[in-house]
Amino acid sequence: MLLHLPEVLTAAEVAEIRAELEQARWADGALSAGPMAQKVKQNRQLPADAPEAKRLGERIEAALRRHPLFTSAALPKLVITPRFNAYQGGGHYGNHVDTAIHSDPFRGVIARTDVSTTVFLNAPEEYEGGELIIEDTYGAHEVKLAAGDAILYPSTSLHRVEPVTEGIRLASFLWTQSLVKDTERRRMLFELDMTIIRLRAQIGDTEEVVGLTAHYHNLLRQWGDL
Ligand SMILES: O=C(O)CCC(=O)C(=O)O
Ligand SMILES: [Fe+2]
Repeated sequence: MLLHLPEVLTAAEVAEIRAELEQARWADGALSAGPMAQKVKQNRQLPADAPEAKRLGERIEAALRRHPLFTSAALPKLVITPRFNAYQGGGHYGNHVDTAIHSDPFRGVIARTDVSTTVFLNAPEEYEGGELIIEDTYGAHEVKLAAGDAILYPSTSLHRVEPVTEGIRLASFLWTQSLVKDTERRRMLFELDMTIIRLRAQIGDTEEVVGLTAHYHNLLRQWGDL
């Protein structure tokens, strides 16, 4: 399931984060990739353990956790501190699948990557190319969102970032270990949750709505691992 999260960050938050990113020390993105991804990766990243990466990453995480769709769709158990990347001058990231296990240098933990997220930090009009292409069983999906918006997709998906031929593409990207590892189960829980919310708005807390809500929580109890 691909999910667009609108307005994760306000325009003011985007501007503040970008101002800090302009002062930050960037490094070659290939340094943080595995041997296979290294061959197809050409971008810059903030070193994952840089102090500014921690401060800014925590802001991104807090904004996502405030977003009702993120919590419902990702069912986060652990969010690895968000990271930052920049592509320009033909920079790109070829087809790859994210490493299954990642460490969080700030929290001293390792986590399984179940859900991948990109938060766009500048407007699509500011650069040419740079589409995030995510493949699933329905084909390839092209994603290029407004500044402050995010896309969430299963970490099991093959994906790439097309070359940025003009301007600069700035983003934050992150991985979440979910309470529900299985993508299909997570999708079903999300759809059930959204249906219950809409039904409640239409008809209120009827006995049937309460029954469906109980069903949601009982499924989460069955499928969730802590
Ligand atoms: O820049 C992006 O949108 C995605 C980055 C990515 O796929 C990665 O770093 O693994
Ligand atoms: Fe990736």
